[in-house]
Amino acid sequence: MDYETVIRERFRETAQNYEKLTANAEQIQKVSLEIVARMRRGGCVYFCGNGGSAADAQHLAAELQGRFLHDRRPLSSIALTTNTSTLTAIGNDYGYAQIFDRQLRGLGQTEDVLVGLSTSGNSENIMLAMATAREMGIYAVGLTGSTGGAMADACDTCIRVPADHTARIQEMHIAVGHMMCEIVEQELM
Ligand SMILES: O=C(CO)[C@@H](O)[C@H](O)[C@H](O)[C@H](O)COP(=O)(O)O
Ligand SMILES: [Zn+2]
Repeated sequence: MDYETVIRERFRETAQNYEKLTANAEQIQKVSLEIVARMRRGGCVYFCGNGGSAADAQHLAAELQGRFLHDRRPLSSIALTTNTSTLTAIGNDYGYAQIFDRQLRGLGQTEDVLVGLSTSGNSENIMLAMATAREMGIYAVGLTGSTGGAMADACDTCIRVPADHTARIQEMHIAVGHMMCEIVEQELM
């Protein structure tokens, strides 16, 4: 099999998807500025996701807590995917669906932001955390794929990236997340 053809096709698909993503520019700016406003009031940004999106959640929290492009003060951000003792205890005792929700209930404050990454938009643990965020006055941001799944109507803002395959959606989530980090860093330097 000639994989070069496949690779070229993937790049072509990716380029087309990114062209369409420009339609989300206003929404990405809106979410970034909401994060800035909440961080100025002492808010923290929580990230959560499953599988590859758990890695993305950790990646984005690290950009804020550490640095993105510039040296500046650390920004308050936590990935809810990292403490294996917490995750296994909650998962074992209460069920996998509650692993993010319960952490948010314990940690969350009104000025915070929750960013849930789900390519299907249907992961139960993300959906539960989204509902809890809204209940607690935490700004709920969903990052999902073109259909949006159940998450489309369950967030304060749902960013639906214009891709249909899990891998392509995840790649675009990181691109959107990086743009958000760039704006947040620029505003809060
Ligand atoms: O990274 C990948 C596939 O690219 C997988 O690990 C993927 O993240 C997992 O199947 C997740 O459980 C999918 O969950 P979700 O994105 O639908 O919420
Ligand atoms: Zn992946």
